[in-house]
Parts: sequence; structure tokens; C-alpha cells
Amino acid sequence: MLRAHDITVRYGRRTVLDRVSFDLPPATVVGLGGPSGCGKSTLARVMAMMLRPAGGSLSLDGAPVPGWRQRAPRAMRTRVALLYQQPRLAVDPKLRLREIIAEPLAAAGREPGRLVEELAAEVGLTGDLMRRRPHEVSDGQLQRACLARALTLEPGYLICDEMTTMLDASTQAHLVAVVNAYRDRTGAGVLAVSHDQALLERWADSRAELTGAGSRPVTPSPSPAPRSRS
Ligand SMILES: Nc1ncnc2c1ncn2[C@@H]1O[C@H](COP(=O)(O)OP(=O)(O)OP(=O)(O)O)[C@@H](O)[C@H]1O
Repeated sequence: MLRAHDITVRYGRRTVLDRVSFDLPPATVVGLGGPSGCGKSTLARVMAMMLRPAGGSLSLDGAPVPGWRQRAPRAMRTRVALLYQQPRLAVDPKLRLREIIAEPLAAAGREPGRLVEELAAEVGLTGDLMRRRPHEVSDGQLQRACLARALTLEPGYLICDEMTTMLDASTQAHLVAVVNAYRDRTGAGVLAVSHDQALLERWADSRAELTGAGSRPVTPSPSPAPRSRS
């Protein structure tokens, strides 16, 4: 379980998340919706250890996460992968797609072996696409590479922040199918953040919503929903 407890985030004097708690169980796709600006991406970044909250804590498979960003232990950081809405902001424009996918393996000092090609094939990247740089491919092709990269170290939790927004319907369906197959194969927990309710209805096993006013929770779905103690 990836468990956020009593998370408070402020940007300047504005409180965006006010003691919000959220559980992401393994082997489940939890959809997180809510109006624009209510704090979904903020919560996603906290749960990926990328953003240090003003208050609250995170635990991973029962162990407290002792720090944020680079201060979180590497073994914990690699258990949680984050996919952004805009792949162009998430890649080094100088790298070829093959190198982008292999980045986490290189950082971990591991040989790519066949894994990079296997993941590329799974996300639908074939032929010369793997030799191209980001400016030579479409957003959808780049997002496919980002998904393959996110799966290289086999994370136990995958956080998809508007992963398929801006992509065409067939790319969206393919990427969702890849994530679902990964969940089935590995038992990973998936947080699917989206303002697209129809997508979440199709994709998620359970759904939750953040609300705008101070990110107070509502609980439309039977299971995991954000909770606030206030
Ligand atoms: N780095 C930042 N500095 C200041 N304000 C920020 C920052 N990041 C986000 N915000 C503000 O915090 C609020 C929540 O942003 P967030 O991106 O988490 O919302 P969201 O629910 O994901 O929105 P959307 O659905 O539009 O992507 C917004 O009002 C946003 O403008």
C-alpha cells in the first residue's frame, strides 16, 4: 500500500491540500478526479515523493518514507513511478527514444539487455522510432516512450497524471491497455489522475474525487477515497 496521511501543501500563502489522506492499494487502478486546480497533480507529486508537503507523511508498503525528492531512499523512489501529462517536459531533448527508455537502468547501473526492446514493443514503438530524438516524434510516441521508461525498474506503484490527455483515442486505449496488463502481471497499484470522468469510469476499479474548496474530500466511490480529518 502507498499511503499518504494528512498531507498539507501550500503554495505561498495558499493551501492547496489540507490534511488529505489517500491510500493506493496494490493490484488496483484507483481513479482520482476533481475540478481543475483542486490539487490532483499536487497530490500525485507528493505520492511520488517529488514534492515535500508542509505537513503529513507517506508510507510505502508499511515503511515510513523518511524524506522527499533526493532525500527519499533510492529503493523507495524506484518503487513509485510518475507519468506526466506533457512528455516533452519530462525528457531530455538530446536523447534518442532508446536512451530515454533506458535511463533508469543506466542510473541504477544495470545493463539494458533485451528489456528496452521488449518494453518498446509493448508500448508500440518499433523500427526507426527508437533512434529518433523527441523533436522527431509525436506527443503520443513520446508518451509511449515515457511509459516504457516508467516500467523499466518494475515499480510497485504507477502514478499516471493525466497520462493520456491530449492524445488521440487509439493511443489512449493502447497506453491504458499496457498499464492494465502491467498491473495484472506485476500486481502494481495504479493511480489514474484525470478530469475525464468517462475515462476513469472505463479504466478504474474504484474512484475518488478531490474537491476545489481546500481539497476537501468527497467519497463517491465505495473504496479508497481521499480523507481529511478536518
Ligand atoms: N508550483 C506552483 N506554485 C504555485 N501554485 C501552484 C504550483 N503548482 C500548482 N499550483 C496551484 O495549485 C493549485 C492546484 O494545482 P494542481 O496542478 O495540483 O491541480 P489539478 O487538480 O491537478 O489541476 P488540473 O486538473 O487543471 O491539472 C492550482 O491552483 C495551481 O495553480
